Amino acid sequence: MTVAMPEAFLARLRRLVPPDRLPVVEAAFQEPRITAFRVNTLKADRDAVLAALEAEGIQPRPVAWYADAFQVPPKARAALLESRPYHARWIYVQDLASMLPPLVLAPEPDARVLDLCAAPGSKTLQLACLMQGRGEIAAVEVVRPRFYRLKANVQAYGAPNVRLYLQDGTRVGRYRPESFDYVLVDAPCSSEGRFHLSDPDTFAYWSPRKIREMARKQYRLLVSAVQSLRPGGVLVYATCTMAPEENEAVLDRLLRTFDGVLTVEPLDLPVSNQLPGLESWEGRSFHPDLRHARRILPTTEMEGFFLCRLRKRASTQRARH
Ligand SMILES: C[S@@+](CC[C@H](N)C(=O)[O-])C[C@H]1O[C@@H](n2cnc3c(N)ncnc32)[C@H](O)[C@@H]1O
Repeated sequence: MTVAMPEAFLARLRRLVPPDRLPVVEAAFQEPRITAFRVNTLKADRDAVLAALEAEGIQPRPVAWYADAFQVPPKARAALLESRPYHARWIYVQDLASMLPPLVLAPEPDARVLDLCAAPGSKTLQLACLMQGRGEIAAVEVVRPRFYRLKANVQAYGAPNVRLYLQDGTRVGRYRPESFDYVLVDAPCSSEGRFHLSDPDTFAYWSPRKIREMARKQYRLLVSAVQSLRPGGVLVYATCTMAPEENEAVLDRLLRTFDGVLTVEPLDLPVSNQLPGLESWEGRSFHPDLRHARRILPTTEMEGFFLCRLRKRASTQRARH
């Protein structure tokens, strides 16, 4: 028996996705997804990984926009997860859309980076690779069992530049004001971009109330993120949901709170399944610069995501928020 997705969600989806894109999105909720992975360049190089996989009969397809990323079809997933490179932690299985936020943050190797919602560590570890194990990544997670999973991953994948904090991210801005060059907020969300009919748990807890609850959390995390960022620094906000209340609406509120402090930077993403940030939703208009944000539509190749890159233009040290 197939459990149907909530009708209220489907009705919103039809208002959020242009009719010509809807069939691709609906297919993404039903058909098996392609498996993507990254080479863990802290432990192995691309050629060694590809040779080892090939020896086991696995021939991954390169991803045009990311030299360290590859894909295998659904039928090769089990073999990939049994392979020697997987067990040796030479590769990290990660959805393609989830690889975009660290690429958009683009820290230099010696930067000070804050990953405010870090477990289980996919993006922390990707950032560690992008920074060649240099600089400093402060990885914060508040849920204890998830923190220990993050810790185990950071140890297993060998990221030497990561410091772990079991802490509420909403408080970091107060304790470490203006201390980071880059901040990633990969926020807890209603996860609509990950819904799949084969796994009813993905949508079992969806409700408009949950969306409102998430939006409140996301706003508090973002305020903390802005406070912890040095003037001139970059903040990337990401969610894996399509709900405007958790995306443009949260950022619109943030831009009004920090009026004149934050600017939204244009994004040039290498994927075709993207739309600009919304100008309005349910009668509410958003800051016009939020059109520079990007909505990644779910496809069979990747999950749905939302991304926005902001720059802090002035200090927030004396302001009270
Ligand atoms: C979308 S997940 C992050 C995924 C992670 N960035 C990755 O790529 O593997 C959001 C995470 O934020 C954590 N979280 C929720 N509220 C938080 C808070 N107040 N402070 C820090 N982390 C929080 C959740 O427990 C969850 O692990």
